[in-house]
Amino acid sequence: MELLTPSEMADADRLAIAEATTADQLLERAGRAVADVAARHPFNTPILVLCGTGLNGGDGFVAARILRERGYRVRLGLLGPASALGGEVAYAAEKWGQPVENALALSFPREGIIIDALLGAGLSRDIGGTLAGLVERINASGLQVIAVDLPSGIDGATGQIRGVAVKARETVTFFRRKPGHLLLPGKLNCGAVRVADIGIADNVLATIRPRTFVNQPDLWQPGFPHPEPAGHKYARGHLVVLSAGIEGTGAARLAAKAGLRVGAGLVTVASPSDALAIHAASLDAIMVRRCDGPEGLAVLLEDARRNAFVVGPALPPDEETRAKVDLVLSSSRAVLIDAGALSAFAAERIHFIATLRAALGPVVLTPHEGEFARVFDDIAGKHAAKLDRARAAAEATGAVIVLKGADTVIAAPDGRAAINANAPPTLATAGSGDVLSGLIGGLLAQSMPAFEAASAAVWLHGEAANLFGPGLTADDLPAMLPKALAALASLRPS
Ligand SMILES: NC(=O)C1=CN([C@@H]2O[C@H](COP(=O)(O)OP(=O)(O)OC[C@H]3O[C@@H](n4cnc5c(N)ncnc54)[C@H](O)[C@@H]3O)[C@@H](O)[C@H]2O)[C@@H](O)CC1
Ligand SMILES: [K+]
Repeated sequence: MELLTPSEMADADRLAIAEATTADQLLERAGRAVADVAARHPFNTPILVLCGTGLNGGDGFVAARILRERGYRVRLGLLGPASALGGEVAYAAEKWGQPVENALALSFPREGIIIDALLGAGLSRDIGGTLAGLVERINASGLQVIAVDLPSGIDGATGQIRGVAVKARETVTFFRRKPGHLLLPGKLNCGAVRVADIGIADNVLATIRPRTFVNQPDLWQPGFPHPEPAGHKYARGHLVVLSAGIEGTGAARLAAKAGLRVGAGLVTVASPSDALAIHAASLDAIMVRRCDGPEGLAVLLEDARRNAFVVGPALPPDEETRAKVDLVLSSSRAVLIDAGALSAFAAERIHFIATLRAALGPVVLTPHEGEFARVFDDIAGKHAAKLDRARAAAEATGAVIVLKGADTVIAAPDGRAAINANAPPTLATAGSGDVLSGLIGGLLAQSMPAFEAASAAVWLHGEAANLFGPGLTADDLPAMLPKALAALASLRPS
């Protein structure tokens, strides 16, 4: 499902108005959708509608009128003079036809709900001054807030708080969600987000060509390597996970198990000599091979059937790890680089980016924000917004970037980006990133394209955690994958 930035949404509105509808009709339908959500509250609930002077406020005027017609006790406060209203907003204000209070001077009711129609997609600078005071009063009122389009103060393109922002219980947006509904901290201010149909036809998207998506199966399910009736294990790739030495072997096993569960035909843990015995004693379906230093890795790379590599979980951020990364990137294999293999390049950033750019095979990097800042400090300094950071790093490296967090962003070098929305907080647990690395590696081994493989893996990771529920540890995730895969298969179009 596409996400539209506020400016793309304005294009959608314009295209819809050019084709089959009028600005008045869009405003009317948007306001009605807000009224419908407010009307789920009991009949005698007092409703305070706070309107700005833009179209967001226009939605508020329409909602106020409709709710009053339905018998609710509605008061309306306007931020600014009525003389500032123009076009369809002035028309909506005229149709409201009831008293308009000064939003900055009114008394708040003790109970009821507030409809926040102060600022939406038109937010263009930080909120300050008297408006900031009003937002703080709304948040301190204890009243439930329904936000129109976006909670006022949340940037729809980035999810950032511009100065201050309303904290809503529910948000009603139109046609498509915006990135700011999914990215932190915006997501937390939105509460439950409802998307209302206001009569904009999907075909406007062919003109807008959105580049940002919710990470849901519709984005990558067509290319997902569901097992084929005539398939065999040799057609499903061979994933190799590089292990650390004796003191850090669990990460490689977690990744390897996830890679096998997600369907890689064969999985090998490549282990330094000192850890061979422990791996051999703990693994059955997964193979174990000796791999000491870059020389050992070079031997493994001689077999072209080993087509995907996971490098990084539990590896020390040192010169030997850098050498392994260089070797595997020059081998035209699909490569997943995580953890220690990212941090290893903190002091060799220019070399790292050049090597990534020269890589012949698909590459996915899975930094969390700390690793990202270590390796891409220039980019991190330039871009405050997560979506921009991930996209800039993907463009600079030619790799797919999975910028992890509660709102993981997956960005491709061609500008596509997906924002993940299904990750429960229980995923913030030791080893969970190793499982994700293995999932991505397992899908890369099956030749799924890198952006789709990374997005699918992030979704499956979240789904597995959701299916497990509370008390999750990373050890539980591989065992939950069959259920997550079944859930995915059930969503497959027949
Ligand atoms: N035809 C359309 O384009 C539709 C628009 N809709 C609504 O229209 C909204 C967008 O309307 P607008 O583009 O008029 O924008 P807004 O109504 O969000 O705000 C515009 C005004 O806010 C001012 N402003 C921006 N940042 C500010 C700040 N920090 N402090 C104080 N003032 C600030 C701007 O100068 C401008 O005057 C959407 O969020 C949605 O609610 C819906 O009615 C659907 C149809
Ligand atoms: K709003």
